Amino acid sequence: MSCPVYLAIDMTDLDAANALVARVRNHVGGLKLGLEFFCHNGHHGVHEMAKHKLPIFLDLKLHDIPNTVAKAVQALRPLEPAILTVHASGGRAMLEDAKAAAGIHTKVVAVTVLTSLDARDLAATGIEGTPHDQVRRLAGIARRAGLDGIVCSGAEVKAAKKEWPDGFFVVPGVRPANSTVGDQKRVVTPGQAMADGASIVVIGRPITKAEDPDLAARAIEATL
Ligand SMILES: O=c1ccn([C@@H]2O[C@H](COP(=O)(O)O)[C@@H](O)[C@H]2O)c(=O)[nH]1
Repeated sequence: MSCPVYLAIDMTDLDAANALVARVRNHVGGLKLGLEFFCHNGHHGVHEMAKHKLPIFLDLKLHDIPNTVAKAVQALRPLEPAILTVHASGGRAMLEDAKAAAGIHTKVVAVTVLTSLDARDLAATGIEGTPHDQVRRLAGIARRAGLDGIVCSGAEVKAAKKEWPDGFFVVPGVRPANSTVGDQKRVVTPGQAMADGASIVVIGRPITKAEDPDLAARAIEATL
């Protein structure tokens, strides 16, 4: 089985990203390119990263009216990402149109509640209840819209998997024991996330900011 760790390439410098991936590529299973990388490097950057021959996860978290999101997904089709994210809170029609616009080899997954948010943050936006409740609600919308799965934290993945056994579950906000949490709030270890049903885990800074990224990636892989 391939390694379930997708490395979050959160940087703008393409040379630095290439050098990093060259060091860790044997100990990660895919590359996650997010807004920082994509806004700076665009389609060219994605093509460069694809040369490492690892699956590409485009984490653009699209969120707009259905027509706009569908057109954006169409514009991304030539990149043939293995995984693409949209925000579940965009609603069912937006999710359906995003899925319909994507290529058949692209898994479209819906971000539920960002791992940087807790119950207080949700309450401040008018959402009562726990992140767990909100993840369940949004996972149901994503499932009914025909998406492939969701992005949630490791704290919710077990329950989500129980309700959606063949769903694809992306878990970021993952931290090896004793590592810096930073801006993440709903955090579990990579091993716990996988044991609870994650399909893949997304890991950035614990590898990219490590003194020896290769060693850090190997150490994480050894816990899975
Ligand atoms: O809820 C979410 C959705 C996406 N992310 C992304 O994952 C990585 C996490 O990076 P770390 O450095 O391991 O914290 C980052 O690219 C986020 O945009 C997330 O953290 N939470």
